[in-house]
Amino acid sequence: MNIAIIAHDTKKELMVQFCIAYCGILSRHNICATGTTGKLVAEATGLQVFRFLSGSQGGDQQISARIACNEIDLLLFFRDPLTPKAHEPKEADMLRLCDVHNIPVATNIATAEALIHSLERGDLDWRNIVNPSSVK
Ligand SMILES: O=C(CO)COP(=O)(O)O
Repeated sequence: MNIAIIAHDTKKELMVQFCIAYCGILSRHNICATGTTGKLVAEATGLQVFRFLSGSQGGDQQISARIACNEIDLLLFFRDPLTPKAHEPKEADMLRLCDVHNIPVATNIATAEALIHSLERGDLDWRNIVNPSSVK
């Protein structure tokens, strides 16, 4: 599966801890991320992470483009709802595209926990049919 991870600044440490906890599962998939999130996760876990640009430089949009092509099978986007972001409309568009393509998405750690276990159980294997490039 192709998994995209993004975290707002105040949620980056949480994302790092999540990825450390589920490193074993994540290592069996293709991971991509926005620049800073990807750097922190790769350093902390040793996971291979394909890094797009930093979110503020267009990394969100690069991931959105892959979502629009139905090439992302799971999006983990730890959002901070309390701090307004300049590129917030772009983020709303990313979530819209997930709905267009029925891409499972977690915007907080509680949902991410549920989805990572779903992934491990094989509940998301149907994505291999709609996105043949998802097989690692
Ligand atoms: O800006 C982001 C989410 O909108 C995240 O980007 P970085 O991972 O590069 O900080």
